[in-house]
Amino acid sequence: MAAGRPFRACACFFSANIFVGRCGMHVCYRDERQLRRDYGRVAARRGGAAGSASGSAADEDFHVIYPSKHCLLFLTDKRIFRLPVFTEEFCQAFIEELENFEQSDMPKGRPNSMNNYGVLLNELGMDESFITPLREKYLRPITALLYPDLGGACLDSHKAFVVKYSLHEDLDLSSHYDNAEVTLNVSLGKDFTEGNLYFGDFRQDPSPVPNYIEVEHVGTQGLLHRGGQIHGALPIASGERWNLIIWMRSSAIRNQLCPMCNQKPQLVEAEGFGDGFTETCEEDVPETVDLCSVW
Ligand SMILES: O=C(O)CCC(=O)C(=O)O
Ligand SMILES: [Fe+2]
Repeated sequence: MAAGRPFRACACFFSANIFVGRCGMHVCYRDERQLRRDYGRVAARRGGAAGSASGSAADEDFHVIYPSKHCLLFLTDKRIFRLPVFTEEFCQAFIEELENFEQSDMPKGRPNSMNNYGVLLNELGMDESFITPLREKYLRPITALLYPDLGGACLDSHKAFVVKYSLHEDLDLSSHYDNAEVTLNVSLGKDFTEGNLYFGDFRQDPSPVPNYIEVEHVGTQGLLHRGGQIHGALPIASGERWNLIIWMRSSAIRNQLCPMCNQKPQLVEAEGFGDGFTETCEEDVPETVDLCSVW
């Protein structure tokens, strides 16, 4: 495992999968000519110009999560699971804390390149005290069982943020896959209507007929899904929707292949967990990765 090694990002962050909000599409960018050639027509149709892409708690607050027949929804072909995560009181207090931060004049980043509203939890110092223990103690035993092929037993970093939708802010989220091996999406509240999530195919196995399913939010509960499962969110019709998103990463898996550019990652320095990659020495790389020995 990556113990003690600094985390890195892949240089493709600056060229692959750049989200152009105006057209609701992702593009790869090498230079202006390539951009216009590859996307000019479709971007014009979708209402934008393809020259304008820009780069992009404590333990007692958690319900114990356990896989039982009654609390786990299993969408078999898509490997999506629903599970209880927080208490009602915790969700309320959490949103209040985030609203307080929103109203402060502290510097704030955007949660990711697609969501404009929400909070990056590392900016609130919540990684060490909250998200890392949640991932290591509660989620990893479950992901080890559900996603052994994606490094579910050795998810060793994350990017955690809360997304917020309201009528005068973001309403919906375009179709995408996450920069994660496994994602947890927890519905925190508040009151809202519509805004369901939808899930399509896994990015690596496109089927001839797109096969989308809609999944409703259930307050305090979470959905676990593969990061590569194509998904998005339908527009809300009223109220405010706040969801905690944890993109969980396995350096053992992504060091072999960056999920965003589908190539051997080109490591660049990064802060904190970076994008979950680590430097590997030649002798570290076994012929095959033994995913279970790491757990
Ligand atoms: O709107 C949501 O709940 C989903 C957000 C999401 O898919 C993401 O941020 O990666
Ligand atoms: Fe996502």
